[in-house]
Amino acid sequence: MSAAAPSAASKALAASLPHAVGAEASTTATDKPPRAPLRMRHPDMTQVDDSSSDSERGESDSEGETTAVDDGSYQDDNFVRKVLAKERPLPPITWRTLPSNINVISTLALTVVPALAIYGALTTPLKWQTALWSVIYYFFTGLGITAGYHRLWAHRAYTASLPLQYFLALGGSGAVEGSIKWWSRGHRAHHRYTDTELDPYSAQKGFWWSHIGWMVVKPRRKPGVADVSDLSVNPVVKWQHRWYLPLIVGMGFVFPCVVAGLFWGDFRGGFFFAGAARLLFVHHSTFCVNSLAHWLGETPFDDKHSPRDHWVTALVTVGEGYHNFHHEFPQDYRNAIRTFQYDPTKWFIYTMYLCGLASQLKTFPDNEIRRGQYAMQLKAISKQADEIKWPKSSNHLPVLTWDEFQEACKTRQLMVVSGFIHDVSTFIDEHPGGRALIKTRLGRDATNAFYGGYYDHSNGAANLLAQYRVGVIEGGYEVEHLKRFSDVIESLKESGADGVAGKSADLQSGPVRVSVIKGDPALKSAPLDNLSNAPTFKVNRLTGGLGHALNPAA
Ligand code: HEM
Repeated sequence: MSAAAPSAASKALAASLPHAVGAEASTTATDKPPRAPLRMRHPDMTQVDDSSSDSERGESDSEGETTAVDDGSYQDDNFVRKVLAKERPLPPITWRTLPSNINVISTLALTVVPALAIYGALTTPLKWQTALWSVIYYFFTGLGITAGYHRLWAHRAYTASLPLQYFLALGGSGAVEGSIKWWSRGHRAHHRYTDTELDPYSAQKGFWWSHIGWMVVKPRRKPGVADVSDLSVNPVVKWQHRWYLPLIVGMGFVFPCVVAGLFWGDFRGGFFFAGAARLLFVHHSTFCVNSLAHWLGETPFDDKHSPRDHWVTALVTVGEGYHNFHHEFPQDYRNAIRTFQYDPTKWFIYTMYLCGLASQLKTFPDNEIRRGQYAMQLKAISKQADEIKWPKSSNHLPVLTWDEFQEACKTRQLMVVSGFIHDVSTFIDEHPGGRALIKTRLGRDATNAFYGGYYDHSNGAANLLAQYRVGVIEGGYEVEHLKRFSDVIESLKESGADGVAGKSADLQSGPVRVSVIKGDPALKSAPLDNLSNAPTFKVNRLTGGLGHALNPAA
């Protein structure tokens, strides 16, 4: 579209587009008042305040897109590209600029905690009660993040009662990973802009960047906008945000320490093990969701982006390791959908549901989940098909009359099966049924003999036969058994596999191409092809001893 005033038709079209929302729908680029350009801001990622939240920085509470789109200077309707074009990144960090670009608070948190944990482990005897308490507290604070921050607040995968919300908010505070609102805002941006420059912890920037790098140095760009207006009005989120500093001190260190001290007299162990060491594990457990879960495993639901499923990641992340599923169906309260897969977060949410503390557990329609799996399986199969050497397409073979075929037989060892002319010269000595039987059919139509008249060959034999094609007999016909095979592929496509966006091309693999033989009319009466790439049979000959003696060729 040009920058000139838009026509009435184009206005109507714009209004009818699904992405046209509210005022955006009825107005266009040139109608709108000019907007202030996007400001480049680099929120301190560890700050307790919510400076990175769009809803509070006055840009937009609901979408945030309005700050970056349609001021008339961009013809591109890709939001990420538009933002990237408008917002210049900060200059890359060099060794010289590194010190001033260190994110001091989070770097301190990420170094002091392990230092405390190591010091404590080396200087403090571990009581079994403290060890058990540390594990329990690890799961409590871990669930605060996975069941609370992540699935409840960031993705709204279920509804939690007020007591459960407070319970999760306290657990999440003990994990010391920022307030619910700050965390969810970053996480929503991560989902919305996965693998792009606007993804705050994009796996495309490397394992260590997505694991901790994005917190250690000041990011070159702020995360893409994300809507957290729902969280801005949630009383528990607001309460936790307001009291975040005392909450992290209390739940991160004081509470685990006091419990161990009051119940079995181990204040020191409680501080170092249930406090510092446990926190170290919770931190890296969550960080693994950003790093390991984008790096290790399979993509059984979609391979558009980097998230992957793996049971190892699930084990270390309290069940968040089925990350390919999660990115595909983020509002599903589950990460693991199979019974044997490890997802204690899902079990916890479900137990809360049974106790009446959680409700409206969302699950994505099973049919669509299975469609995703099905499409990926088809894609894998069609990849295999691409690696297979398929017989020459009948449409590119010379077409000979029967008499021309007879003439050619005077100089070559040829045989017709199912309308194709085959050069069997390289196979005749390899034939499991013996040389003689093939010889009797040279220069003849052996279709009947091949398909049961004499011997009902396996499909393997029929596939092999196809590799010896060099031409077609005029008036070729449909090959029934191949047609059946291609029908299977067609019905797979009709069943919806072909309707999966971006995947239809993957289904155009070999077998479909060989159902009808026609030959190339332009190659009528052309000389027969030479046999190219004839199948090879590997022979492991013994070269000595008895084998040598028995080998007649030796
Ligand atoms: C180029 C054409 C042919 C190919 C590629 C071929 C391939 C094979 C293969 C791979 C087998 C092993 C068993 C199986 O896979 O079914 C086989 C077995 C056999 N073939 Fe063929 N064949 C050809 C033509 C013929 C013809 C024209 C005849 C008969 C007139 C014939 C008769 C037999 C018999 C009787 C056996 C069974 C051998 C046994 O198990 O003792 N074949 N052939």
